[in-house]
Amino acid sequence: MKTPTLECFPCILVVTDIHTNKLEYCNQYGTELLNLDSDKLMTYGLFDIISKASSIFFESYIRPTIVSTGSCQEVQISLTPNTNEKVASVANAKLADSKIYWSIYVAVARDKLYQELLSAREHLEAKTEELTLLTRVDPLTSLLNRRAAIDDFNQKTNELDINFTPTSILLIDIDWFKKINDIYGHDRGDEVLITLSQTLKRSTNASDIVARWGGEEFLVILNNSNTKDTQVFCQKLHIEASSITLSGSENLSISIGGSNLEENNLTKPDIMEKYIKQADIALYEAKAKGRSRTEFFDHLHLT
Ligand SMILES: Nc1nc2c(ncn2[C@@H]2O[C@H](COP(=O)(O)OP(=O)(O)OP(=O)(O)O)[C@@H](O)[C@H]2O)c(=O)[nH]1
Repeated sequence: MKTPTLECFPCILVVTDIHTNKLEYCNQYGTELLNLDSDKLMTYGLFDIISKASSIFFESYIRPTIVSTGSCQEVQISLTPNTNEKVASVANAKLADSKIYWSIYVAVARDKLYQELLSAREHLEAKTEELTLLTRVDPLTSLLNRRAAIDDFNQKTNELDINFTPTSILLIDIDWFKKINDIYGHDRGDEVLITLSQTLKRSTNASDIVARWGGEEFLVILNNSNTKDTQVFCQKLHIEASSITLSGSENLSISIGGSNLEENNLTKPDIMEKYIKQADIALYEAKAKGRSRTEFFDHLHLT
């Protein structure tokens, strides 16, 4: 069998000096791909054939690795066949007698595939985020849905367990909503739900939780709000709700049941259930006392 020459291998074979970085050998495949003048090969240095970023990578990683272990495997570098072009490549390098023996493979297709995979991953992540958002939102009112409210409440109680600030839970229920549907129609009922949702969003801060808890019932968790602040909030909300007109003479009214978080036991698994139940009892009381009013669980039990 005829002895093969190094020129036949479809990879760039290069030898450089570990100290001076001077090119000492480059096979024909390499000189052609890198546009090197084979007569002046010895005038080139390593940094003439790799990009600036790859040169920095060489000094900071490849050379130290070669010096300490004798070789460096599958490192990604960019070749520069001319000033405007960069060719993605993968290199193996080995040290022998103060010379670095390189075998460098062009990896343009692999790099393109990698870039495509990266952008596909970014696209998928964005879509997943979009879908996650959609699963958290009530389609009619665009408020958080019940599931998302529970998740956010649990996260909040974990935070409050570490750093407590007064927090109120409010269940807000539209009065006589069945009648509104019956008299003005289901579509008008939907519009009322949307308008009240917008009012709730407008009246609260970004750190508060505002959710559609069920049909015509809403949950608001007021962050950093003491009993007095929450009472003022509820008074204002009654006024805001009553500005939503149903007909010439009839306006919307809401009932609110409230409870206030206590500082201890905030990480217990049934903690939300406990406070929602309290707010629900207070809401029931507000309805029983004639609607269009707020009742607080704490007050029911103190008086
Ligand atoms: N338009 C509309 N109506 C809904 C929606 N979800 C629930 N409802 C209606 O809301 C009404 C709730 O009625 P009730 O639970 O009797 O409450 P209410 O009439 O508000 O009476 P009180 O709460 O006691 O003042 C029902 O008629 C439901 O059909 C919705 O998405 N859109």
